[in-house]
Amino acid sequence: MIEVACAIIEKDGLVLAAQRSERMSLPLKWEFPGGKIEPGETAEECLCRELFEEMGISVAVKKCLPASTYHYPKASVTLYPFVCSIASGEIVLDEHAAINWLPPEELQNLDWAEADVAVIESYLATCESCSR
Ligand SMILES: Nc1nc2c([nH]c(=O)n2[C@H]2C[C@H](O)[C@@H](COP(=O)(O)OP(=O)(O)OP(=O)(O)O)O2)c(=O)[nH]1
Repeated sequence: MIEVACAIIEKDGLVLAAQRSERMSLPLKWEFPGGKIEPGETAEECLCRELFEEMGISVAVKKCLPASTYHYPKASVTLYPFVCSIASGEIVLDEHAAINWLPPEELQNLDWAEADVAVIESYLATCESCSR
């Protein structure tokens, strides 16, 4: 079981999606930036560390969404999603192939890592700026 903290970053009514690089597992799939929770670390501590390492930004957590587990053929991944804003820094891509800022209702048009599909549904069900 892999435990992963990930950030649903909102800015000006848009949401950040990040594309995994060809070198990563799940190549070129879209995801919410974040990474594996290390021993002794809380999900939120992990989130802050990963976002700084991967993108050079500090994030402020606005809301936690329910954890969501997906069983890939090789491993099960539990995502701990946090709705966030950028507190400081400008995004510099270190690991990802690309990023995209999208209105919430367009998130589902991307080719997401399968584990993220349920997280997006849960986000859309709660998000205040969504039209549905
Ligand atoms: N960060 C992140 N990982 C996700 C998401 N959805 C999803 O299935 N994952 C998976 C991909 C990876 O197997 C794992 C996260 O690990 P990671 O972000 O440290 O990825 P990684 O490239 O270091 O993983 P690996 O190649 O070393 O196995 O969770 C998501 O939205 N964000």
